[in-house]
Amino acid sequence: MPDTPAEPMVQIQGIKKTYSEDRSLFAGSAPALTAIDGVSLCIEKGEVFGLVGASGSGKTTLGRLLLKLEEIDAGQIRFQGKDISGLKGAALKDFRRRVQLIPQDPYQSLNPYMSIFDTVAEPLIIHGIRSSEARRQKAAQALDAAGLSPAADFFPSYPHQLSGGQRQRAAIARAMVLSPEFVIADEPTSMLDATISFTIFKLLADLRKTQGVTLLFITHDLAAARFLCDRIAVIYKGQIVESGLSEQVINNPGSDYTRALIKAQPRFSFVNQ
Ligand SMILES: Nc1ncnc2c1ncn2[C@@H]1O[C@H](COP(=O)(O)OP(=O)(O)OP(=O)(O)O)[C@@H](O)[C@H]1O
Repeated sequence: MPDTPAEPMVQIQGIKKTYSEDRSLFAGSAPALTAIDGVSLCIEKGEVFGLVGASGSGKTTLGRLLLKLEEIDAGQIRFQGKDISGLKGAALKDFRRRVQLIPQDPYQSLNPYMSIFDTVAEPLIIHGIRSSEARRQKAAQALDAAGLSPAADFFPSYPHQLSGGQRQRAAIARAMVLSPEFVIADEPTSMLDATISFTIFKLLADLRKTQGVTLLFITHDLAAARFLCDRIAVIYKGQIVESGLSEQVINNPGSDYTRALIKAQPRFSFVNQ
């Protein structure tokens, strides 16, 4: 029997998202803003896919639409072959387990009043893992995998007792504790310095290898995208201007916008060492 090709993790077809009010600084009286304007993409199982663009290009909006934190106005998003638009109840809860977010800012995303154990174990409670021993074990595994080891030493800590890099590792452990299949990392190192950022990129690359997770890496940093991603798509004003294998897009950019983005990157050689 011939092999049937694996189903993509995510298929996006012609999606649009318009906000009724343009909140950008110089919008004047403009009534609406189309943040995502007819985007189509396919993310394969097990790949790291980069969404690259400058500030305001629509990256976070696209991530929020994929997480179903906001609804699209047109088009379709399919996750593992199923249209996510009608998900409700148990099916939506199951989707929320399978798809996770690594947020941008580890200084804001972690609840300052929750210990690292409670932070990482909370999703397990939400998703019905009743045994406290099982929660301990899974939280420890997630923290170890995120490089906070030995995990038990970090259980009683609070976010303010950790460095920025350690906080982001805790946020990654929280995102990974339910063994999601698809993870969106939205500018996960924007608050960290270059050296720490690089260790986080390495961690994400490891998690893909060891846990087989599919990653959407949202960034303005082409060097980071080249280091981490198999393929990238470049987004500008809510539209994909080009996409392809990372090396190809970066070495042979096909659009003026990508060329300008490459030119504007002062740290462009940093991860190539
Ligand atoms: N809730 C909202 N209401 C109105 N406009 C919005 C809303 N969210 C985003 N926008 C607008 O949509 C556009 C795309 O924003 P988005 O945050 O997706 O861009 P981005 O590429 O992630 O930028 P950054 O890197 O600065 O986060 C921007 O012009 C932004 O002002």
